[in-house]
Amino acid sequence: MFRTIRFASLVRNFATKPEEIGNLVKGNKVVVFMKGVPEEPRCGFSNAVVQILRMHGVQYNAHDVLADEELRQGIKEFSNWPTIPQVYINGEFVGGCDIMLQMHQNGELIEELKKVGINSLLLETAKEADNTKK
Ligand SMILES: N[C@@H](CCC(=O)N[C@@H](CS)C(=O)NCC(=O)O)C(=O)O
Ligand code: FES
Repeated sequence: MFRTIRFASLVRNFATKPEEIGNLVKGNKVVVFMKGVPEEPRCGFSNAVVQILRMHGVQYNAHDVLADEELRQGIKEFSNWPTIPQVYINGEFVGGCDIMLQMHQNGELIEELKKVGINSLLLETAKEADNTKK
């Protein structure tokens, strides 16, 4: 019985090491931890992030947490964020689906991408919309 409990707690604590995740998040300017792959997301929340990044024409690295249970646990501990998807820009945690959607809607995403040298495809559209306001 005792042994079973100890074993269970070991399994629960199995997570990809912070050093390894640190390398993953620095693997590209934009890095996404998601369920499924960009070509075939396996959850609506991950799909939403993929669609947003597609609209902005962003290239990114994607990691499928459903293919790696230790990464699924490790990334949550690393970012101190309990859910998937998770988006990193320039090695820094930005947020999940809700935050990305909000940043997409209020124009912040274009700005954050610009800071790291990525010109969003929606940049021109945003400028045109701004000009018509003036
Ligand atoms: N409100 C969240 C939605 C994401 C979410 O709730 N994800 C859940 C269901 S996919 C999750 O990751 N649960 C933990 C897990 O599946 O490991 C966001 O803004 O990203
Ligand atoms: S896998 Fe069910 S909500 Fe994401």
